[in-house]
Amino acid sequence: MAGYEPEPGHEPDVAARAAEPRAPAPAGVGTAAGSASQGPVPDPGGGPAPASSPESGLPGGGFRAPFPSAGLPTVAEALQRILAAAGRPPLATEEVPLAVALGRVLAKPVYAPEDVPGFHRSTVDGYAVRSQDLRGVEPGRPARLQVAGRVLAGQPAQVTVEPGQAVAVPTGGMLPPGADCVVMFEHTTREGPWLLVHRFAGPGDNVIARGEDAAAGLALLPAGRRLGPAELGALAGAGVTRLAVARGPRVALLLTGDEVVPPGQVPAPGQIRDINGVALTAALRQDGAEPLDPVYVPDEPDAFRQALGAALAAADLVLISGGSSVGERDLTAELAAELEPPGVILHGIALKPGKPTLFAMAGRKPVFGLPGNPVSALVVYRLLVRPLIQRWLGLAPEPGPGPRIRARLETALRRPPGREEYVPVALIWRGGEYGARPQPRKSGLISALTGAQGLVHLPLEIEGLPAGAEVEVIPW
Ligand SMILES: Nc1nc2c(c(=O)[nH]1)N[C@H]1C(S)=C(S)[C@@H](COP(=O)(O)OP(=O)(O)OC[C@H]3O[C@@H](n4cnc5c(N)ncnc54)[C@H](O)[C@@H]3O)O[C@H]1N2
Ligand code: MOO
Repeated sequence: MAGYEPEPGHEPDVAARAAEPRAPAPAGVGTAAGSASQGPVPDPGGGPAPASSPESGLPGGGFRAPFPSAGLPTVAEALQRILAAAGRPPLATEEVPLAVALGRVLAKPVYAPEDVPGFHRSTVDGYAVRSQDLRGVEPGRPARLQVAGRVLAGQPAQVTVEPGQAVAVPTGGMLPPGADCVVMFEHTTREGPWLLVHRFAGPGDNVIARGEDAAAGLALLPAGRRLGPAELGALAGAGVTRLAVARGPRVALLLTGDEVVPPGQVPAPGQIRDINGVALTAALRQDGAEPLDPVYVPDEPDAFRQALGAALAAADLVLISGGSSVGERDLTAELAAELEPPGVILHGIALKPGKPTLFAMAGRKPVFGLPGNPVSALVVYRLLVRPLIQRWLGLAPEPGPGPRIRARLETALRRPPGREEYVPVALIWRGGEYGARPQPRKSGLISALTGAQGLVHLPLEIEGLPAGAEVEVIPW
């Protein structure tokens, strides 16, 4: 995109690059240790707007008003405002066969149409008996029973266990009438026609009762449950093979930036291949949304306006990648200001990476302006877009903050002034605990996320964390 200037006093690495784009990085810069050693820079308190920089020597030096250095919403505030504004649209449901239901979210509760299992089953290879016949059994005082026959796997039991009798039964075999428990084969011996039982078993021992897994007519799975392997297995076991699931929201993806070309195209000098289109499409798929084909939009207002209109007509939700900052050609905010009311809900979050994020509602359709830097785009997606998609899918909310991985920070982290930060970390097993190794904190480097298993959160109220601090990693 067109050149930008660093916020005064912020982003010393960006400042260095803007002033001397081709200068080699000084030793240490760009490493996790190098970034970590940069102390917080005093907040300039929203000093003067950067001039439209003839002194920067960069072409096309006009800038928009910069983000204020204070008063931007936190991630939690932004999320609250986004969810409140977006509401819950009447997303359609659709019926899908079990075979393709992995990852989908149930739109309605599923009731078990039948008892699972449909009959009492043995959980061991052994003998079905009447527990009353085992009264007083202890080592050295076995019960002596008569073997009356056997049950075969997959067949109905043909014999009844009368008092004083036992019937051989395989694991998973039907408990024959009369028996109320099973003794394991290893706890018995044969003596001619007699079976000696050496260990006591009480009613129900080594048996799964009819309806114990699922009882006919009762809820098998609630609405809002995401279908994973166990849920699919439970549905299969109950004979439920078609399911009403939430239809994922259709999401339009606009990739802005004259420098961005599709991944299959050879970039001309000054151009780069698109990363965000592919990465965000994948994230959307993973989360159960229906991404439409990415659309590449030039930094030209009319073309952008037209693409945005088409996206709003085709989709339930629009993601715009890039152009949300304050550069001359950063058109997202300008065009978002033209949207149907209520329009722009927020622009700018006290977050790193992701400060220039924009959120608007075009009537009932949410529009996100995600920063163009790939790490920023994916982190903001993870923190703000995914929760909205989950809400729309009707997914049951996580209890509490969600799963966390406990780890020990390998190098110190300083928080940038005025912004909370989410730092990608790789987890390294250190025999007994995980080490959390911060990845490079440059949001233009997608490689910072490729080896990361999660994010460490540096909230606004702490200045940073020392090496060795115990941290909770948000799984990526
Ligand atoms: N004066 C200021 N400049 C900048 C600020 C600021 O507060 N004041 N914020 C910086 C931050 S933080 C970010 S993040 C970026 C975000 O800018 P935009 O959202 O306008 O995004 P672009 O300028 O279009 O792109 C940023 C960067 O990402 C590259 N990019 C864009 N799209 C893609 C894509 N699909 N795949 C891969 N890479 C992409 C683009 O070429 C730029 O390098 O603004 C800072 N500036
Ligand atoms: O801090 Mo920017 O938001 O690189 O992402």
